[in-house]
Amino acid sequence: MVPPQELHFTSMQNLSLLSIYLFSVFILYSIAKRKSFSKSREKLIPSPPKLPFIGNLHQMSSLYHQSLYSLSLKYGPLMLLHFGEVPWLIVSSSDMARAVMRTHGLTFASRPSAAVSEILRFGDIAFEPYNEDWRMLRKIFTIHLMSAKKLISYEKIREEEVGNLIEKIRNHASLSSGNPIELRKVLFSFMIDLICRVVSGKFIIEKGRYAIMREVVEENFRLVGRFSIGDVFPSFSWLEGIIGLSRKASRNKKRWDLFFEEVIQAHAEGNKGGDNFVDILLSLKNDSSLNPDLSMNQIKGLMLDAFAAGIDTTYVTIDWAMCELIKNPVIMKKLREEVRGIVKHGDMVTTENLNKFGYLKAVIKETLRLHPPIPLLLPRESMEECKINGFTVPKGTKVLINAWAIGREEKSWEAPEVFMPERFLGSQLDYKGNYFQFIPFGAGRRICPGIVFATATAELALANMVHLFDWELAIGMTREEFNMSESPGFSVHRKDELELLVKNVHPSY
Ligand code: HEM
Repeated sequence: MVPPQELHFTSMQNLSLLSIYLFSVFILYSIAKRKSFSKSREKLIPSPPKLPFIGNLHQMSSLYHQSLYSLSLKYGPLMLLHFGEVPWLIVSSSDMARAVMRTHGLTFASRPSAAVSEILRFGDIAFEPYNEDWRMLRKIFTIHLMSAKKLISYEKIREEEVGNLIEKIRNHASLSSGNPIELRKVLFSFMIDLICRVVSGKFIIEKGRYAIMREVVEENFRLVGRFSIGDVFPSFSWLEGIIGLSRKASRNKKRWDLFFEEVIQAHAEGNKGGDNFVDILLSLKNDSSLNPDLSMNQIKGLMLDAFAAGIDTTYVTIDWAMCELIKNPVIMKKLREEVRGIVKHGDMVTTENLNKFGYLKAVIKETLRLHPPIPLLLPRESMEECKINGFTVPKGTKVLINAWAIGREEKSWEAPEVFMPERFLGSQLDYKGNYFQFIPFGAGRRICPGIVFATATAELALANMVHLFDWELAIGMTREEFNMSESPGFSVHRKDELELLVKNVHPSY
């Protein structure tokens, strides 16, 4: 029999040997990974020092875009970081963003696959790799669902829904004057109603279901905004089902699926031929000119694109704009004067008025510069090896573009941290993907196809809110205390709910 002391010694020896073995495997693995980024004697992409196994994860706070911004100030606009075992290229300047999204636009037009988004997605556009299916879906979205003609047909719906939003605020002011309104909730239901009408042509959300819908939309963003075990440690992806986010993702997908099934069923049974997403998509399902065919899963995916990509991003933009206006009363006053100078006080601002409001457009642009709702855009993946700024970037590299950092780039923006809509007045600068210092909607082939819809919605809602009411901070709160901190997630919200007092409702309202 082996004496206990010896047994202990033997297991200690085994343990040390095992540790040495694992450490050597890790070092060899890291060298092999690193080598794929550095063919002999080529310059290496700057990289903050990393720890074994976790890579650079310890340098990340829950607000990834802010941590990446701080690192980029030290390591430069093109960095290589390791989230666990996986290398990511981080782009943090307008020049590097142009190189990735324009000069090598095709190379970086694909999306990487991720454990959570693979579960959550139907056949949608946003997370589809660059392939035939993506081309077909994107074409359907831009030609059939968001064409110039369609966008005009949505104007009336938008005006009616902004009318409902204003009515809700007015009701609150008359019934609970003195109590602050929870603006975020009201804005969220406004966007749900609007998107529901565009997608389905009618209201499909009963009153009690807003909270559920908000939960489902926000859970989607929470989940895609976090790394799951299989994404950071592919060699441990077998643990995904046990400690990963897969179960939560499957649960949320089921909730989406039930909702989409219900809506599609109602359309399939009712009158067809309407001017809404579902009727249009159902009619395209039998269109022989489409190649490949449009599947039911892809119809659900296109619905998800509108719900998941359209609701959260747009209402968060209006929310941030209101926060900045409350914090900056001079800007609020200037905006109100612009709107009231053109639209009679008490009348609703209409879509037709919007083109006359230069300052309003500047306020929305400045909001999107400082608070891009998706600060790291959607991830990209290179489809072939290429050179960026003299560095070799291998095929299959995952890329994050920090639009939040780029909106604060010193060389492009004077006093970047200051909310100053005036910087956009008389300037050609816009968010349509041609000015890489300002890319809240991305750029290139994967640029957001909902830009016009989103900005027209944010402009119309904000113009009416500022025109028809006066807004004040809840009692006991000062402007200095008004917290602009962000909460973590794929789309970035203000940490605190926005609670404001509604004042001076116009008598005709
Ligand atoms: C203020 C509101 C919005 C913001 C800030 C925003 C931002 C973005 C961003 C950053 C991307 C990724 C772009 C890239 O990879 O370069 C994107 C993609 C996308 N957005 Fe938006 N978006 C907004 C509203 C909307 C709306 C209203 C819709 C539709 C109703 C929409 C539909 C989509 C779709 C389908 C994609 C995927 C495009 C692709 O991968 O080809 N978005 N959006």
